[in-house]
Amino acid sequence: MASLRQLRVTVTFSRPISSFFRVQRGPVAYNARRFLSATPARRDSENLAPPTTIFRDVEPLREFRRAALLDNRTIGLVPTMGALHEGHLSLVRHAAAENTDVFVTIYVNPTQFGLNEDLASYPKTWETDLRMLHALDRELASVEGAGRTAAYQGVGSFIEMRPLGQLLEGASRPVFFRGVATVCMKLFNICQPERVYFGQKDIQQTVVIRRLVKDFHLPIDVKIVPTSREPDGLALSSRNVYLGARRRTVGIVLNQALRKAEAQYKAGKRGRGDILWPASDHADQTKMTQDALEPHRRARFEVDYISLADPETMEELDEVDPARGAILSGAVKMLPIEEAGSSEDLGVGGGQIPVRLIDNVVLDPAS
Ligand SMILES: Nc1ncnc2c1ncn2[C@@H]1O[C@H](COP(=O)(O)OP(=O)(O)OP(=O)(O)O)[C@@H](O)[C@H]1O
Ligand SMILES: CC(C)(CO)[C@@H](O)C(=O)[O-]
Ligand code: BAL
Repeated sequence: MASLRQLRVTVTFSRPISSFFRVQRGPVAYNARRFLSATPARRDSENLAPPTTIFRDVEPLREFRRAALLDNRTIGLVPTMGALHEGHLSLVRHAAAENTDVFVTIYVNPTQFGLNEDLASYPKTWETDLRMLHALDRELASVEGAGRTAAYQGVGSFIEMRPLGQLLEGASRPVFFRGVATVCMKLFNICQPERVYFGQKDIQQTVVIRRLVKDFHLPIDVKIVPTSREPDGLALSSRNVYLGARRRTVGIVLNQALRKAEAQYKAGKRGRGDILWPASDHADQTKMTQDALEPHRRARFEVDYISLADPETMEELDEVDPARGAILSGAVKMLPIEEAGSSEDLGVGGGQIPVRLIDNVVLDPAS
């Protein structure tokens, strides 16, 4: 029997953390439990809660999928790396609204991290993730016609997307999209979902997935869910727990910069320089202000890129064709805190873990 553990063993540097779970209730849950009775499964301790089944093997999942197909049920897939937040739950809610069943996969995919990236420190909050999905499942179960929840982990051979996967995020994280495309192809093959749900926050990833589905003729509808944000505009992200108060405040610089560029487009500007200069200027000014502060007060950062790109190729644009629109995106790296202030909230990791923040604004063709 092929298991995700066996698949993952083909990747030498992966860690034994694969699992796949799916939350169900009502008559469907009994079906699920009957199909999966021979597999590792866990039931929530709360008596009245819907049963939670965790899939760790591919074969029982396939069996479940086959039965769902015969039963005319539809699967919406939400791939994640765990450390769930409201942005992830928003994807699940969208999936639940459009499918009878929802699979949520949780896998911190080693092959999308470079050796100098933050795989080791990536937040892993399995128990909390389960509780969040469980709570959401109960909430959804109270809504007429709403779907349900699930999750997995695993890895193997590689898919590369050139040049798309080498631009922007791919330029800074050279193995990133190879890892993402590969693991998503695996997840798609295992789960065979009708629909897959990705967040707009990782916009280049959505472009890569759309291309993957098109180039490999996958019968899957790719849905993009808007970015969930903090009240001040900061995009929710699992890595935000590392920011702490000081870097959290300054980290909004990227969103502010992109909004300034968006305003230029909305004001009728179409040239690259005209659109991007206020964004670069804002980032530069903020950086200078921070750098000039004393070490116990400042939050230093580096701008990786601020991009104005074509919505399908992600190639940089000199001029936006209003009929086609564009993607404004950026990445900044918040550097470690040099000196703590008194009783300061430094976040998980004591302010010493660099945090990469990304964000984007889609310039709509109709604007
Ligand atoms: N703020 C958000 N709004 C909407 N979708 C989001 C948000 N954050 C993440 N997602 C989506 O959730 C899915 C899983 O993402 P992932 O588990 O990597 O979380 P993340 O918050 O993006 O973590 P990271 O810190 O790695 O960026 C992706 O499709 C991602 O785009
Ligand atoms: C899509 C994904 C789950 C693939 O590992 C990951 O890149 C993510 O969480 O965005
Ligand atoms: N949400 C993107 C996953 C990553 O940064 O690795």
